[in-house]
Amino acid sequence: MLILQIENLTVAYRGLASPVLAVPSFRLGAGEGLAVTGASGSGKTTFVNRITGLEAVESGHVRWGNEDLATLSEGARDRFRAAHIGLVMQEFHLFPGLSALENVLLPARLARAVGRADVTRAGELLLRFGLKRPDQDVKTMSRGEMQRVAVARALLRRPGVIVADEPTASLDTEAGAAVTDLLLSVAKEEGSSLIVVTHDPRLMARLPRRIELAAGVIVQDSLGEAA
Ligand SMILES: Nc1ncnc2c1ncn2[C@@H]1O[C@H](COP(=O)(O)OP(=O)(O)OP(=O)(O)O)[C@@H](O)[C@H]1O
Repeated sequence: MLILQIENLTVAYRGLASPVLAVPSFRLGAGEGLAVTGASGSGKTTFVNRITGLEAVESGHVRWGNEDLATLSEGARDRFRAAHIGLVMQEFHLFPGLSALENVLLPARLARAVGRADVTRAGELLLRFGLKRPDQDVKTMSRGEMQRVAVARALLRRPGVIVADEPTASLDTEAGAAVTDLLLSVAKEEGSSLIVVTHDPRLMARLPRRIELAAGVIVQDSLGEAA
C-alpha cells in the first residue's frame, strides 16, 4: 500500500518562460482513485511521466511510501515501476505477432523467469476480461480487445498502483465502458490506487477524486471542494 506524496515538483524546459508542471504539494492516499483532467498541453502526460518514474524528477520530490523517485537512478526507477506500478497507455504498446497471453506475460518475461503461477494468472485475467482465446494474435483483435489485453498485462503482477493514460480514448462507448469497469473493479478488489488521465466524463464520474491541470498547475481539486 503506497501513499503518493509530491513536494515542490517542477518541470521546466530551457527556452520556456514558465514551467510546464509546478505542483507545490499533493497527496493521494493508498488505494484511492483519482482522475487527472485538463486541456491539451496542460501537463497531464508530464505529470504521469514523473509519478511513474518514466522520466527523472529533477526538481522536487515524488514519494511513494518511503521511496523518493527523485533519488533513484533510471534503472532503479524502472525496477520500482515494474514492482509497484501497472501502466496502461492510450496506445496499447502490444506486440503484434504475439498472442494475447504472450503479450500479458512479456514484461514479466523480460524482468524475470515466468512461473506457472504467472501463466495461470495471465489466462485467468484474460478470461475474466471476456477474452476467450488467449492464443489469438493481438494484431487480429479489435481495439477494445487490445486495450483489455493491455489492462491485463498491467495487472499481472498485482501492482499497488495502477496508472492509466487515456485508457478509453480510442475506444467506442461500449468498449470504453468495459475497460472502465475492469479498471475500477480490479483496483477495488486488490486495494490498488488508481490514477487515470482522462477526458471521458463517464470515466471521470466514477472516480472519487478529480484534479484539473491548466498550464502545469492544479487549478481544481475535488477533494478541496468537498472539504
Ligand atoms: N521535451 C519538451 N520540451 C519542451 N516542451 C515540452 C517537452 N515536453 C512537453 N513539453 C510541453 O509541456 C507542456 C505539457 O505537455 P503534456 O504532454 O504534459 O500535456 P498534456 O496535458 O498531456 O497534453 P495532451 O492532452 O495533448 O496529451 C506542453 O506545452 C508541451 O509542449
